[in-house]
Amino acid sequence: MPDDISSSIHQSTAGLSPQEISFSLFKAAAQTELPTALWRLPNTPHVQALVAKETTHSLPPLEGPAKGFAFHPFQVSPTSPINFLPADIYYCGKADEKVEVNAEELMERFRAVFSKTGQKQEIRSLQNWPQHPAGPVSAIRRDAFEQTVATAVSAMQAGCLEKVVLSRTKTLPLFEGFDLLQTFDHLTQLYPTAFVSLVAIPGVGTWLGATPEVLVQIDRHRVFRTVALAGTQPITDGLTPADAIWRQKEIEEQALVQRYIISCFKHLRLREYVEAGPRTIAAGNLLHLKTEYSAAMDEVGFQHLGTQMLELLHPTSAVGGMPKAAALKMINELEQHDRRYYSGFLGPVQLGQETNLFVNLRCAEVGQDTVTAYAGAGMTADSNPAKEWQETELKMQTVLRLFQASES
Ligand SMILES: C=C(O[C@H]1C=CC=C(C(=O)O)[C@@H]1O)C(=O)O
Repeated sequence: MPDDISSSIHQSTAGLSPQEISFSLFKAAAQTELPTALWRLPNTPHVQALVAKETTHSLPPLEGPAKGFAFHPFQVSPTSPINFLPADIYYCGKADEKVEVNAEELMERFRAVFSKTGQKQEIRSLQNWPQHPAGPVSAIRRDAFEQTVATAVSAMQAGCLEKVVLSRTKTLPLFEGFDLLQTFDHLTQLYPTAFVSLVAIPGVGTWLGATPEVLVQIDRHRVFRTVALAGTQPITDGLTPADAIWRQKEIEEQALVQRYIISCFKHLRLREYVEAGPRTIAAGNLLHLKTEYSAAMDEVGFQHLGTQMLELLHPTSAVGGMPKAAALKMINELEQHDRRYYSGFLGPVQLGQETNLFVNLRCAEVGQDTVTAYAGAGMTADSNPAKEWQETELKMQTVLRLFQASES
């Protein structure tokens, strides 16, 4: 029997596929109540996994040596803290690579459990995962939501603000035989261009999602990237991104996000960024307008551009509104639920020499017996309350379609 966790893990993973290794790491962490994350980057096949001994409640600089996984709420509060999961155990999901063990002293219990979860037939049958201590947030009824939208529209028509993103939730009971890891697997298959994630943190909860929205990326060549994503229409029969026609309302809504990003660059006095778009992209059953921004950090002389932009960008007007302060005030006044980690951000920091943070959209919080989906829509002076309800319904379907058995 090997006497360190590293060799123990390598022995236990012999004969498993890369995805099975990631799943069994996640499962052993959940069973031993350690913070853990599973994710699949857009347009890649690799399911990556990370296990931490404990969570820290602040984020390190994105350009520094710290490696881990960030899970940040929409607004920080005692019940929704910032979480950074150091990469004590990390697996990049590639067949020819080993599980990296950076903390040999990781609990003995994890090693013992892992050698069992690593057995093929056992991998999927996870029974318990962390839950938010307060249980599911409350859901708003359709008439009340539409009334709230009407209130926001009147404020915008009166010129109090230009845009606000209002959200709502929907909770369903989990169906008999629900399998968390299988649901994650289905999401990776359904949405190859999304960032698909499953995060489980004791005392915080378990979140599953397939988001289309990059917040901050820094690639291995130290190129910074972000996007302005907004405007929504359903993909109806035969409609391709190239055929999409956008109304003035959506064009303006997305232009506000662009303007906000450009104002962040201006604030830093950075002029040499590259802008591409807007163009139409597909995200699951929806189309959006997207403009991409990039800057080579060393060439433009901003060594910490990722960290600086992250501080300025979150929450962008794709999830808050414009002007930012007035929109956040309106969200806090009108929304009856706590957004928790919905419309916060999440993703790997400095892993595989890259940082990839995404806005936490098209996501759901999985309790022991329930699943709660969250979605919002950008309101402007031209919004129609019934259409905004429908739009949030479609956005929630990205994840809730996998819980259909729950609806029957
Ligand atoms: C706020 C959400 O989506 C944002 C991203 C794309 C399009 C959006 C919109 O059209 O309103 C939202 O700004 C959500 O999915 O909950």
